[in-house]
Amino acid sequence: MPKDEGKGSRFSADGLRWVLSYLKPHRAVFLPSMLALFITAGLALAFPWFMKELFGGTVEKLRNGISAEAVLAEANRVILALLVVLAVQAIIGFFRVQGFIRSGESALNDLRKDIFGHLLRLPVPFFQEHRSGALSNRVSADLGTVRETLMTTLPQAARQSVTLAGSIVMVFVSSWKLSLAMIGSVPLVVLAVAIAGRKVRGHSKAAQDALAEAGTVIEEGVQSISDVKAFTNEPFEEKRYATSLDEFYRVTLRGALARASFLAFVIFVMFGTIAGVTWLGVRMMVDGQLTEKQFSGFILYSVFVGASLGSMPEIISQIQAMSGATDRLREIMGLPTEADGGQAVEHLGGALAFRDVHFHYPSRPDQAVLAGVDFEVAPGQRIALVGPSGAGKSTVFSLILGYYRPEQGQVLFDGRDAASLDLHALRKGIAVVPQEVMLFGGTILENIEYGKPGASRQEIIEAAKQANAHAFIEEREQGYETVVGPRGVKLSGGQRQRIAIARAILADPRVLLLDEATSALDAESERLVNEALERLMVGRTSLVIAHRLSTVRTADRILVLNQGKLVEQGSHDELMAHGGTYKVLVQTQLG
Ligand SMILES: Nc1ncnc2c1ncn2[C@@H]1O[C@H](COP(=O)(O)OP(=O)(O)OP(=O)(O)O)[C@@H](O)[C@H]1O
Repeated sequence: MPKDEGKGSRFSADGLRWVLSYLKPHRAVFLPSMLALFITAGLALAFPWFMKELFGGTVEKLRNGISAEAVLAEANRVILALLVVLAVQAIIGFFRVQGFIRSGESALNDLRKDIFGHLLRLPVPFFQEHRSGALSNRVSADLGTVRETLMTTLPQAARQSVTLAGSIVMVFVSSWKLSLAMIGSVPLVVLAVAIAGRKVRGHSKAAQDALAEAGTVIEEGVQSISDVKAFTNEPFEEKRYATSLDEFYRVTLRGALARASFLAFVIFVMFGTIAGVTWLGVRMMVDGQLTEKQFSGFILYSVFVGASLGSMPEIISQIQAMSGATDRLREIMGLPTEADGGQAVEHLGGALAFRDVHFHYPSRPDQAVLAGVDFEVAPGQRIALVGPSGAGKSTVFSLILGYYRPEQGQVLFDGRDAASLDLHALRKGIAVVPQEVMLFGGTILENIEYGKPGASRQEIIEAAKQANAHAFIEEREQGYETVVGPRGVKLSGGQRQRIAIARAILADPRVLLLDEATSALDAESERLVNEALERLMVGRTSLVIAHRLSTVRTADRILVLNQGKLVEQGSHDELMAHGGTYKVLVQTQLG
């Protein structure tokens, strides 16, 4: 992920523009809300004006000998007018808040969808380079920062700017002499904001990174909870979490020092200045250069100026935090997605071939995982792939699925180079039944439907019957509506496999990739799974990473991989007679 600490302000502006571009489709709601915001901010300035009239005006009138009744009647009129202004402000504010939430959250949802959509389309190697927990935490945290800025900070910034500008004008109107004295201190504060804001930004970004790291520990721990428990490694995980929290705390404290000293400085300078200027005002009043009304107006508006300026560091640091977040999100959005748009594939015929395929994983350039693999599979053939652990069997699957491209040689479908074919359409013609079946947290019905989104209930039930899954599903109280629990934990391994087979039956692929489970099922479960697999394989080209002798025996041909090379191929009997790697495998591994 990006490590662009301290990018210049050009990037902040770009990031802001990028986020704002998502508001464009919602401008019919957003722009009126923005207008309402400026109006309410302007109206808020009326409050000190009324207060000045009430306090200063009353004192002045009494001093000038106007009768108590007349003063009271005037005060009543002022208060009534104030109430009218407040009511208008409240009504506009009501619609403004709703409009902001509607347009802002819609824009954010568009942004979230775009990012997730883009993430889903990134090539597989990207996900190998980034731990999934860190990645999703990072993206959520960044989206959170963008949300906070868009929904809270930006409106606040607009409001405070109006307040600041209006209050400064009113302060000058009240007494320009006193104002000049106060303004003398402002450049100092602005300079401090600019310098310290940079520091605060760096710290908050580092803190976000550290917290995301800690989040990853939770996610990994929860994800592999059964391993954690089996190894009684709770204390280890706790320690891992505590260590990353300590790091977060350390980074936060460094940031806290910067932020706290900054805030303390601003408070002292701002309010210290007001105290000094008040002292000056008192003297001017005593000298008759200033009326009570002018002085109370000046004080009230000065408090507004101080409060607005005081809120600026928060606003600036939040906008800077967003700038970091948008930089990272835009970096993800800028990554190229998997190549698509190749030649259309109407139907796969089912013929498959590897021609002199060489491959290594991007993360390990020195290790050749496949070194010149050549084989051909005719449509409908059943091929068993065997070989010692690490021989490259799963890698063959990954190349067929187009997760990676061979660095030399070709993967061919019906004689056409996979690199020139439309990846999406190609994958639609292939189904995978993996060793460890991952189900989603929804219902059984939804999990089977995953093989063919939009399939009818009848089709789904038919597929489940074929997959020998119907009976056990019907036994459940909620039948097809049974919720399978996170990752399908409420089903047994064999049941999960049969759901995966039902999915594949529904997908109706030409090419099947099966990774046979290594873990033993009980005899009955295994019979049901095998029977379902048999049905699934009929009429389709199947490649099976085989771990059982029974599977290997029924294959049309066996491919023996060893250290990335195809060392033998033939039928079980031929290979046994040959007496090479296969024979050793049969004797040692295939059960
Ligand atoms: N994503 C990856 N990045 C780097 N190296 C990898 C990656 N996946 C696999 N490898 C390496 O490539 C080699 C072949 O792995 P592969 O998973 O294809 O073997 P396999 O025959 O399927 O093994 P097994 O039967 O144990 O699953 C191994 O040495 C493995 O360490």
